[in-house]
Amino acid sequence: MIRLVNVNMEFRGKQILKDINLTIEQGEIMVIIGPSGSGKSTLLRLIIGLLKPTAGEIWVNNREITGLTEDELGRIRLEMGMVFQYSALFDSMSVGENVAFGLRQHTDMSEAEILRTIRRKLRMVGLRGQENAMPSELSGGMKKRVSLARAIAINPHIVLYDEPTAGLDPIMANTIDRMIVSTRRMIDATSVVVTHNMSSAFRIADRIAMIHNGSIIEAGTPDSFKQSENPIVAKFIRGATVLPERKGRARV
Ligand SMILES: Nc1ncnc2c1ncn2[C@@H]1O[C@H](COP(=O)(O)OP(=O)(O)OP(=O)(O)O)[C@@H](O)[C@H]1O
Repeated sequence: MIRLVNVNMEFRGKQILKDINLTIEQGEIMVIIGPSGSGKSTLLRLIIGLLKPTAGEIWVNNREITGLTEDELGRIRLEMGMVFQYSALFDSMSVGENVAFGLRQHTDMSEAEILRTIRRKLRMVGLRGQENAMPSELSGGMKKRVSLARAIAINPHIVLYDEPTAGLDPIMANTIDRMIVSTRRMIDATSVVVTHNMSSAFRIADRIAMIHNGSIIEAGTPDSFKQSENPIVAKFIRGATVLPERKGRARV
């Protein structure tokens, strides 16, 4: 479970997030939407402890993380996997080495166990037998899937996704969406997904929260969002649904 209590974040005196209160239950998929620059990625980086809030509390699996040391945060991060916006694979490492990275760094698994885990996770994301491929040989969608396999290698309790479908064609976006949902089912992970893609949000979310000017202006089920009477929410949903994908082809 993740709980943010009165979280505020400022960068150089400029307030980016204001009094954020949000609880994400164990096993829930929470989708965060909002205009560019509204603070969505900042929220993810606060949850994973890469940033400390200016004020407020952040609880991750019953521990308040804002006062923790780097070592303590390192241990908490073992319970979390993150799929970064542009996959962020290590280009000089094979697919298998990318997936194994966290296992080799943070566990004392035997090499045989690591190889079994790599095989299993690659199978889960539909990349059976791609252990030896290099990232440069993969399409944007395949890289995203390797990034997902790496994020879930340690069976994290929490998976954070920053724009997982950005730059992908609708078919690949749909595949990634299905993987987010099946990952939740298979490892019962609490998932937080930042996206601009409203069809994706409606497809995968248990609940959606919309950030606007640094505040959560609406949080609820996809159905409640579709019926929202808040004009900013209605306009955003309509605009984001009707407009074509703005980001074009994969930049990964
Ligand atoms: N490390 C930082 N230092 C200073 N300002 C920052 C930093 N990180 C983010 N910001 C600012 O905070 C604001 C929110 O950024 P953030 O990346 O969280 O937005 P976002 O909603 O994820 O945007 P997008 O949808 O375009 O990815 C932006 O104005 C950004 O310039």
